[in-house]
Amino acid sequence: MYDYIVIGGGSAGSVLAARLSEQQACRVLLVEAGPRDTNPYIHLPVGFSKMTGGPLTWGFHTAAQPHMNQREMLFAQGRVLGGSSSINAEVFTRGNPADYDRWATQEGCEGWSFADIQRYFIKAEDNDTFSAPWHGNGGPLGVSSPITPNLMSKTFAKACQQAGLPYNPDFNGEKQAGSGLYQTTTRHARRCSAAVGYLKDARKRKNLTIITGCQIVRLLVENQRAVGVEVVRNGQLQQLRASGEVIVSAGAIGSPKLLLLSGIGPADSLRKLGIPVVADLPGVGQNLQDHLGVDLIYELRQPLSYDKYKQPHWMLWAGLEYLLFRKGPVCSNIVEGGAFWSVDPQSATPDTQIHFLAGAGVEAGIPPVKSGSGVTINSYFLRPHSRGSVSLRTANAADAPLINPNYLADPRDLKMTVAGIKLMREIMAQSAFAPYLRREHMPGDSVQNDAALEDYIRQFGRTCYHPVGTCKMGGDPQAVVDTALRVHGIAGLRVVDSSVMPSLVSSNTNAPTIMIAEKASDLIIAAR
Ligand SMILES: Cc1cc2nc3c(=O)[nH]c(=O)nc-3n(C[C@H](O)[C@H](O)[C@H](O)COP(=O)(O)OP(=O)(O)OC[C@H]3O[C@@H](n4cnc5c(N)ncnc54)[C@H](O)[C@@H]3O)c2cc1C
Repeated sequence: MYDYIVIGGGSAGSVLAARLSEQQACRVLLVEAGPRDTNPYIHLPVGFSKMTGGPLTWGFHTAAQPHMNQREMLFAQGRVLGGSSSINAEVFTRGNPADYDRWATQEGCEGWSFADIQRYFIKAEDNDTFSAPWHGNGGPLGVSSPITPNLMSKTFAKACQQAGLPYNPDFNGEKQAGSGLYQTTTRHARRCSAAVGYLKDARKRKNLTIITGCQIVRLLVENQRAVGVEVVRNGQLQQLRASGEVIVSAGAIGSPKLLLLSGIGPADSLRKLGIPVVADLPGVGQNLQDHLGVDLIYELRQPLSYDKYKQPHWMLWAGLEYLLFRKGPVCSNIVEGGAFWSVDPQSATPDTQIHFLAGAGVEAGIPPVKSGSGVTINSYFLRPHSRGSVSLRTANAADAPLINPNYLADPRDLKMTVAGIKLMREIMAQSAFAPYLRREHMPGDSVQNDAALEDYIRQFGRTCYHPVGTCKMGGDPQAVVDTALRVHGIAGLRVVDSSVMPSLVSSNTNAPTIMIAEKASDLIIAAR
């Protein structure tokens, strides 16, 4: 018998397991479906490029997307200790303070304004460059400035300034707007996933048990109280019980899936699948939001980006440089350059985020350039209006759920994405890049007017891996959890992860998820 069972050892679950087990009297069980994080690619910052389509993901695809040429798009989510924080691009951003103020004042999430939550960002952080009042030092999550940024990334920062986007040394400081180089969730040139940051020491505690390679198939609910979980281990169905709370941290796809399998969700759809209804919560799996990214790829005149390190002799050189000096390409997440900017002058805070990758064909599904040396720039509209859903295809836990992000269902999202492409092209057309670029490889010079750009987005747009909102926090009928992240109508059950965000934050989502889990840990301990 455990006090707490945490389901999913990802960004949120790792934080919870570590913080709850700091209480010596608490017996905590963390259960992760994927393997331990022993794959060496996880820990080398550059390894991100090898993992977006690989065996450490769930292998999901979206449902055919009606506004994206009916494509079933790759949809990577981590399935390994550390979850998506073990395979992500390590870009460290915390959203805009206005996002959290919107949650608190317009979306029914009292207690989650920026003033309320900023201390949890700071508590989590161990920044190697910045300090108070905007940053933390000494926390579990290592955050570092780039060690040896590529010449093309520095050129990007210059080109942004030439295009009128001022240099911003810290996107997580007083001002988000501007351009520069991202900090990453790394420490001493190694990835700092949530598992590395939070579990490395915690796992030695006697009161914390971590089981990997074990998928929870159902929550056990008795008399409207969560009392444990059901798992299949060694081919056998087993029950594990909790006397305190069960905490679902299976991510924005895994958490609604597990609630639905357990009879917690829209009653009609559950009945259609023959699942007995435990709580009729219409919002479970609804309100799915994601950042839809679009990439422009450029061919270089010379082998100046990281692409050259795909050749064996350069790879060997990079490996030696890393082993001997902890420098060079292996230290890089490749996604080095960044910008936050408004393409709509009416936007009060930046509405578009840009990533610059000093390489081409870095992520699964994105083509490289033929000559072998390129760079990639991508952008997304930060606060999309389209809403999708996660639902069950069958009542079998082994089957993938139906993921329908419903990209571009709202035409405003398409308009903003087109404007993002124009901004990226303006940056790439600056004189800083002139000596280096041979041509635009994708979409290419023939794609110019708005209609052609819209076609390009529909054909090549892709997830930027930030699904949120499918177990949203709030008090309205669609809300799944309250502001203490307790599931409405079921005692002893919380959801704590990216799925509880009522709306997307204006940045990448790892640090915001870690912040949510830091705050949740305090709420859970206070309720003991
Ligand atoms: C390829 C990629 C790149 C990204 N790049 C960035 C970036 O550069 N910067 C950034 O800030 N964010 C990035 N993100 C997003 C960020 O990593 C996620 O928002 C964040 O990790 C979500 O945390 P989570 O705890 O909600 O879910 P996850 O970290 O995904 O954790 C969920 C965990 O639950 C496990 N699980 C699911 N179902 C079950 C079950 N039934 N039983 C047991 N375990 C289960 C999963 O295997 C997984 O380990 C990226 C994500 C991806 C996938």
